[in-house]
Amino acid sequence: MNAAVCDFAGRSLAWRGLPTPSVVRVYDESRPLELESGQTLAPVDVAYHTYGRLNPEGSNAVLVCHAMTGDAYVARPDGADCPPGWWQDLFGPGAPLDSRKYFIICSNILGSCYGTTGPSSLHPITGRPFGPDFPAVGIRDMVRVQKALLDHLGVRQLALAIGGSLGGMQVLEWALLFPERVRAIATIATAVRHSDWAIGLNEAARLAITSDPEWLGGRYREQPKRGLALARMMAMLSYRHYDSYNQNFDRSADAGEKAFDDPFEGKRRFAVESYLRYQGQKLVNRFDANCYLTISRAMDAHDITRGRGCLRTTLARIKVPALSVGISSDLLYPDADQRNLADLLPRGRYARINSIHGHDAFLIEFDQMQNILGEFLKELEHAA
Ligand SMILES: CC(=O)SCCNC(=O)CCNC(=O)[C@H](O)C(C)(C)COP(=O)(O)OP(=O)(O)OC[C@H]1O[C@@H](n2cnc3c(N)ncnc32)[C@H](O)[C@@H]1OP(=O)(O)O
Ligand SMILES: N[C@@H](CCO)C(=O)O
Repeated sequence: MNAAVCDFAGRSLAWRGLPTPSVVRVYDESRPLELESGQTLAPVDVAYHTYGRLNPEGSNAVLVCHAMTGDAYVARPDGADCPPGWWQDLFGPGAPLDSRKYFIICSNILGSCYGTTGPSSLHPITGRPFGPDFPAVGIRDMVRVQKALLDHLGVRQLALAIGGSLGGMQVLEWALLFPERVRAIATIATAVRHSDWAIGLNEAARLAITSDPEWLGGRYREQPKRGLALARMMAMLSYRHYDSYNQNFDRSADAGEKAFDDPFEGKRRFAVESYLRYQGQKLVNRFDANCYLTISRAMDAHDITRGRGCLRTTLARIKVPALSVGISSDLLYPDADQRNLADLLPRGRYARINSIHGHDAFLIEFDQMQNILGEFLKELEHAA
């Protein structure tokens, strides 16, 4: 069954020059999604894109899980005239994500605004966006929705589930919730449990949004642009590093050179001020504020040990080959945590991306990502 992509998703994807993804209804009123919170949600639609072909055994699938503000376009759809996907450089013949070999699936997460049901979707009864009435969702709920999509697509088992940041949180939950459905996992710059540092940053971002007079308790018609922009500006500081900022900006440059719709008043004196305001405005144009609140809360509640015992016991349950990649300059999900994760996983191995770009390096350092993932996939193939 194909459902329409909600208005916000349609506008935002079109603004970025992206086509409308496929959408499937995986839960409906007769069979609602039972959320971890105890609430139910229906209908639930999933926006997704696939690359390559599923083999007759249904076993050559790779699930790519996206980060906080990502979407289903991990790469440009074949033959489409649109901007590259967010992991475009990992795609192609001979690259780690080779669609001649694998059936690659990427879906927009529950609670987001790129076609999957979330706060900007229309409430089935009121016909208006859910807004603040959208229920709290967790990473496990996101994964259950992805599993329903895989069932719909006929995927029996994943050759690999992979993701960075929030994507990595989903991957860990995949290995724990549906161990029989995953043959290997790869996580990059992620967390087994959201740290107090990360929760603190998210809380400051949420308060920036909800303190904006244009937020209107979440029932805005136009985005609370200053609040959302400010949230992104703060997040962008945590996604990069002291060195990347200091190397990137020329203090003598005319900071106002780039023309854009600045959500804030006042003169911009330094290039970095202009850059951050621009990044804020870019997010206002493409991401819904209520979705930001919903997803950041889901990340804060993330804890793979919840209901499962201590961390060592929980990770010991993941028996499949597992790659854990750290980023040398990651301030948000530190490199040491990724090494620790690999040490605690029975078949874990660790690799490092050396970069000055901080947490976002998993969206930037494609040569290193290619090498690390290529090697892991080769090992998996030899072991098969
Ligand atoms: C807009 C999109 O399509 S994002 C795609 C969907 N999003 C995702 O998948 C989430 C993951 N992606 C991301 O978080 C980001 O896109 C990243 C990390 C991959 C890269 O971020 P980017 O913003 O593209 O890169 P970067 O930090 O180098 O900033 C470059 C932008 O800042 C602008 N910029 C640079 N310096 C300045 C300045 N002093 N003043 C104003 N603008 C500036 C550049 O002109 C460029 O603008 P553009 O995006 O319109 O081309
Ligand atoms: N830059 C990423 C978040 C970092 O994981 C995003 O906007 O999705």
